[in-house]
Amino acid sequence: MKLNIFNTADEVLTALADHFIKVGSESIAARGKFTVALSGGSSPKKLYELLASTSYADQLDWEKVYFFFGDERNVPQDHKDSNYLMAKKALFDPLMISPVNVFAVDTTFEPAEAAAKYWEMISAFFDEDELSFDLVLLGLGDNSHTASLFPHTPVLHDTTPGVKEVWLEDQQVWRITLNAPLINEARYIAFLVYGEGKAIAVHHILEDAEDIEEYPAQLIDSIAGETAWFLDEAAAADLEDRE
Ligand SMILES: O=C(O)[C@H](O)[C@@H](O)[C@H](O)[C@H](O)COP(=O)(O)O
Repeated sequence: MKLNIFNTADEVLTALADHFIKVGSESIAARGKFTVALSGGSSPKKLYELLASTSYADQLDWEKVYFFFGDERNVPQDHKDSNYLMAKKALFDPLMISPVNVFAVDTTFEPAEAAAKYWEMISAFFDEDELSFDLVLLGLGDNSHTASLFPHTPVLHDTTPGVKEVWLEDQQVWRITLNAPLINEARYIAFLVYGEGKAIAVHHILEDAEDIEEYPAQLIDSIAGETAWFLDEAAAADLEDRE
């Protein structure tokens, strides 16, 4: 577990953009492609815009980058809450990423079928012996969820890689998410967390006793690769041990 703490959110975003390019370049050099599962929500939008900016756009062979999603909301792909739409506007369109390089969740299906079909799509893309993303980008909710691994949901108890539907009782909405065993197959996992609103959750995940029902992001740790946190000082404020 690598902890990277920076003074400001902009410094966090720059450090993670550099990490993204480094991992992507290594992956393409080693295997001819870079597979990445994107995070949703609001935090990563600025990261995607930075990667699409002139500072980074020419640093990677984007035709060899294949984009997946760590989770998706059960909404149409043109809905304001769609993680796909956010990434399309911030990253895919500015970089003119070909649609064949983007694997979005087909939310025209009912949630359980959408999850099953996404799992089929992922399984078909990877060779059986290398079912693992090069990089999974994750955020952290203030309730300690990551992707759509929310507290007290059945998906937290999955023991084999897969994609599942998640019912959020309090929000009365469905989500589709990669489960923890699938995320943990990744060569690199990177959490992007900034802002004071996340400080308590960061402390729960990194320093509290294990309680995956309350703190699902505790489930995440790459089995054979590297898990890194990219935090600003505000999000790290409640950490007692910063090593
Ligand atoms: O679809 C989503 O919302 C994300 O995948 C989710 O896990 C997100 O990373 C956290 O909720 C943090 O969201 P913010 O970055 O908006 O705080």
